[in-house]
Amino acid sequence: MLDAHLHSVETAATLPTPSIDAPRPTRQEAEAAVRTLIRWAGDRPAREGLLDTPARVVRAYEEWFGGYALDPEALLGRTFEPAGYDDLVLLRDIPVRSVCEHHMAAIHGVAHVAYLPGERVVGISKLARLVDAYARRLQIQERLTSEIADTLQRVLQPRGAAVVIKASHDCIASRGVDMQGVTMVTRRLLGQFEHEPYRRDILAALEL
Ligand SMILES: Nc1nc2c(ncn2[C@@H]2O[C@H](COP(=O)(O)OP(=O)(O)OP(=O)(O)O)[C@@H](O)[C@H]2O)c(=O)[nH]1
Ligand SMILES: [Zn+2]
Repeated sequence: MLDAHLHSVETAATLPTPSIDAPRPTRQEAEAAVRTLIRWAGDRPAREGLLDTPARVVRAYEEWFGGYALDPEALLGRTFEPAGYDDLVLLRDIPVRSVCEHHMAAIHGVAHVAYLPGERVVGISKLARLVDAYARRLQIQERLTSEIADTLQRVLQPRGAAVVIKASHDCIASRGVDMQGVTMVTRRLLGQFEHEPYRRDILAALEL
């Protein structure tokens, strides 16, 4: 029994680093990784003020990366008849909270999401939920913008969809070039928004 125990410890210690395709780590493994990063920062995980930090960080990750557990297409599942309205629907200033995939630093800003109704419209809160479902993942702003616009266009099938994101990246503001106040603007115009007069219309509505 003792031999078997010693053997299993030895085996675990010599296991190779898990590949990126390995199953999701346990909570315990994730907390151990946070302790490693605390030591990398130069502090002691055993220090009293840091004892509960790994558990807190792992819980915070569940919020910051909650988008992986959501199905963005399903969020647009409930639709309504447009009741005779066929002009621009625009939800402005949706808060964007994301994390850049290069540095795992915060991205924060706003998204504007618009569409030109086709057969169906969607509850406006669902546009904000759609933004959040893609934002709460590791992202670059370009992909975030495209994923929101493409999903809206594919699932709701409006006559056009448009997404604009204006955001600041902490990886620029607090390290590297270390410049605050820099914002990145990305946009994706689909369907009728790609052509005049809708293109001019939506860009004016978004003050771009
Ligand atoms: N296109 C794009 N770039 C991003 C985004 N978020 C961060 N970046 C950039 O990703 C790049 C990564 O560049 P690297 O040279 O590999 O990393 P680095 O040495 O840390 O670069 P610096 O930030 O310039 O110090 C940086 O230029 C970041 O500014 C994003 O959403 N979109
Ligand atoms: Zn970054």
